[in-house]
Amino acid sequence: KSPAIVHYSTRSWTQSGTTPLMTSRGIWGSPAVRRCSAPPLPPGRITALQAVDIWRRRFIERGVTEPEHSANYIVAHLLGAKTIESLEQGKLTELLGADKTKQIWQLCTRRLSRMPVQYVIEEWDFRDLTLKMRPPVFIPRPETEELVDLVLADLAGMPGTGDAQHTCLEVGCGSGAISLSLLKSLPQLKVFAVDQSQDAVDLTAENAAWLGLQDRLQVYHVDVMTETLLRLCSRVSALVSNPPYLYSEDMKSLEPEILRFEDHSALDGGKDGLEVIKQILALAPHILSDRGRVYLEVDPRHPPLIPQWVEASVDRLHYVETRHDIAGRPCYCILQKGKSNWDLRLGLD
Ligand SMILES: C[S@@+](CC[C@H](N)C(=O)[O-])C[C@H]1O[C@@H](n2cnc3c(N)ncnc32)[C@H](O)[C@@H]1O
Repeated sequence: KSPAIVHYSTRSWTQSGTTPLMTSRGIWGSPAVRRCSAPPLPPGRITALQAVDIWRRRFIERGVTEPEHSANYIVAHLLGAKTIESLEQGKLTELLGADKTKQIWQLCTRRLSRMPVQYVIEEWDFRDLTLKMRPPVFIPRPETEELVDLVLADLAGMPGTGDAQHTCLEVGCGSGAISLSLLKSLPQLKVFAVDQSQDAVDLTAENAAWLGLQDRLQVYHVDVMTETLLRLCSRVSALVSNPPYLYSEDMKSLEPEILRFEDHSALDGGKDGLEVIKQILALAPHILSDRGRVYLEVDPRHPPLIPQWVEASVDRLHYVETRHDIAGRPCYCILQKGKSNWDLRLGLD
């Protein structure tokens, strides 16, 4: 479910170039995809298991990460399943038709070009949702499922969740993973989602319609670095974001899957990784209702820096706590709109 290709990684891969694969003819016909040398189509008929084996070996030869997972996911997808393990043995050992074999060769050739498997099969699971995926829109990572869990736990505990409507704002919705998960779990919730990328806005809208969640979602093409957001929404109970938070210098050492196929502006948070985060926090008191909260996914180096910056730079917002992910990394920050520092000093209610 979570191959290494979906993790930010600063491991140093031999980078075979950072030329984006998008061309005017689309990603599939791009020279880099066509250049990849696929094994020849087998002369006779083969089984799904043989196809997996041929491609697993080719991926290993070419240094493609997660060779076994990659071949398994692609073949399972083309046989109508999520995983190889969920397919009956008979399906795996019967001979494939020529069309099916050709499809396996086409999709595995894309993976050979280092295209992430999520883009190859054009879908991915996030929590209990299956989302459509399309380059260059950011592929949701497993750690963001934990961000959703903590927002849900808080919202469920807020007075009024059962009968009254809460409103949530997501900055940087990407494929819609966070917003759509919240909408699916909280039937009374309404969500505003914004993104600076038109591709992301389109994909979020498409995923919302595909999941039947479009009625409680408004998606806007907005750059949070402008003040436009302030005209769109106010008094939201929760502002949630998995913003671009990588330090610019770490971008260089990302895996080819990420560098070549995902939108760099979804990842690069500037020199200290805080460029977009600071803007979200500066706008938060103008957007949140009283006691409304901000939930952020951040780099583990950020939690000590954020409270200091907020204390010095943002009025009516205070740092509540840092939460850790399942691996024990401090990855999530929670802040809350409250009294101004002057009110607190004067002891005003
Ligand atoms: C790390 S991705 C997260 C996507 C999605 N929320 C998820 O978790 O899968 C960050 C998203 O923020 C968007 N973004 C980056 N800068 C932005 C800005 N200035 N204003 C609005 N959205 C921005 C990117 O386009 C990208 O879709």
